[in-house]
Amino acid sequence: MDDFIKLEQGVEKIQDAVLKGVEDNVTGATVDTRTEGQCLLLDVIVSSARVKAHVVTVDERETGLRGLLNYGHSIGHAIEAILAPEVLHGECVAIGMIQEAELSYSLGHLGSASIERISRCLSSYGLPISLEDERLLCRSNGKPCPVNNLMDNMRIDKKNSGSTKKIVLLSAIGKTWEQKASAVNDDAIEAVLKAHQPKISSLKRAKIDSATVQDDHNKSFRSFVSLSFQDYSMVTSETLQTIAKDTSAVEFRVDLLRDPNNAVPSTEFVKEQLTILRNKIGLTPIVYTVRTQSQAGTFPDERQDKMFELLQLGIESGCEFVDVDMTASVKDIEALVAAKGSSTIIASFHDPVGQHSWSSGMMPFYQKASQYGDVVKLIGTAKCMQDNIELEAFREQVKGSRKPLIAVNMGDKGKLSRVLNPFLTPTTHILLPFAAAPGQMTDQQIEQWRKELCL
Ligand SMILES: O=C1C[C@@](O)(C(=O)O)C[C@@H](O)[C@@H]1O
Repeated sequence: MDDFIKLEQGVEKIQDAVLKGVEDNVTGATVDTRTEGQCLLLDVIVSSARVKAHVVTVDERETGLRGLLNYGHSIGHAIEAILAPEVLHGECVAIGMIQEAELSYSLGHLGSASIERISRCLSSYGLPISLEDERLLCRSNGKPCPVNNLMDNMRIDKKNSGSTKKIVLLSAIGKTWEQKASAVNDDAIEAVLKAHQPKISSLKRAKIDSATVQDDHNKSFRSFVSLSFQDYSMVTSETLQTIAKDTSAVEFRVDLLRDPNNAVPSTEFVKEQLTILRNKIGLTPIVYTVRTQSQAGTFPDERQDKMFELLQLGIESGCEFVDVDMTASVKDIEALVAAKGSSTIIASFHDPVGQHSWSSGMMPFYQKASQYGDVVKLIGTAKCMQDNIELEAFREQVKGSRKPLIAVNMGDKGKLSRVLNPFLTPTTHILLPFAAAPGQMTDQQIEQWRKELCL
C-alpha cells in the first residue's frame, strides 16, 4: 500500500526522473546526485523487486503464492494474444488489472473506490485502462476483442486447474482475496468482459477506408488542419486537441519537421514524431504528407528515394490518408499505391506559380491523379478572381467522377476557392506557428465567409 501511495503521489517527480533518464541514469548516478524523483523511482523499483524476490523464493515451484505476481495477467494476456504487437504487453496488463479489479468487485471482495484509485493511478502514467482507449484503438485499427475469443485465450492460462479459470482477486489495494489465484466461474468473467467491450461507434471511428471516404465524402470530411510544428514533443496534448476539435483530420507535414541531427529528417525521427502526435491526438485521422520544394513544400526534390521511404512509413504506421505527389516517378508511385494497405491515397499536384490554367492545363494532372489516388487533390495559384471562377467550372466538369476532389487555389486571391471547396479543405489554426500555405484560412474564417455568402 505504501508503494502505491508513492506511485499515486509522485507522478510528476517520477515522470521527470524517467524523462531525465534519457540523458542521465534513470535512478541517478550516486546518492549525492539523485533528484527527489530519482530517489522515489529507485525506491519503488527496489520495493517491487524485493516483493517479487520474496514470493519467488517462498514459492519456488509455483504452488500458489507465486500466482499473485500474475495480477492483471489472466485477462491481460488474453487481450495481448489478439492485439499484439500493435498494443504492448504492459498496456494489455494495465487493462487486465482494471477488469480483474472489477471482477473482484462484482464478486463482492473489493470496494469500488479502490478501482477508481487504481484506474486514476494507471492513467496518470499514460497507461490505457480500457479497450476504448483512443490511442489503442488507433494503433490496432479498431481490431475487436470479442468475449468468446478472450474466454478461449484464457483457457490456456498456466494458473488454471483443469477447466476452472483461476484469477488473482483483490480485497484491497496491495491485498489479495486469497494467498493464491482464486477459482472463478465463467459467467462472472464473461459479465465483466462484456461490460468492457468498446462501443461500436468508437470502433467505427478508428476505421477509415477509401470506400468510406468515397461514399461519404462531403458529409464526414469537411476539412483538415495542416499542422506546421517542427517538433511535436514541444506541443501539449491540449493544444493539439484544441486544433483537432472542429476538423475532420490533421495533416502531419513531414517536410516541416526539424530533426536536430539531420538536414533531412531521418526515418527514426519521423517515426518518433508520428508516435508523439498519435498519442496526443487520439483517434483524429492523420493526413501524412512529404511535400517537396517544387510542390510548395520544403523537402529536397532530389531526395525522391528518401521521400518514398518516408511515405512507406506513413502507410506502415496506419495513417488514414497518405499524400502522394504526382510529379514523382510513375514506377515509385505505382509501387507505393500497390502497398497502400488500409491508407487512403491522396494523389496530389501543386502549381505554386499559377502556370497551369484550370480551363485546360490542370486536366492532365487530374487524369493522372484519378488513376492512382482514391482522392484527387489539385492545388493551383490564383492571380485574379477569374482563376477561382475557372476552378469552379473545372469542379463542375469532373463532378460525376467517383473520386472525391480537393481543388483550391493558393494565394490571397484564391481564398474564395477554399470557401467553395466542399471536401477536405486544407485549413490553418490560430494555435499554429504559421499557415502551411499562402491563403490558408481557419475553419472559423471559412464558416464566416460561407455565412456572408449565404452558402
Ligand atoms: O496539399 C496541401 C494543400 C496546401 O498546399 C494548401 O494550399 O492549403 C497545404 C498543404 O499543407 C497541403 O499538403
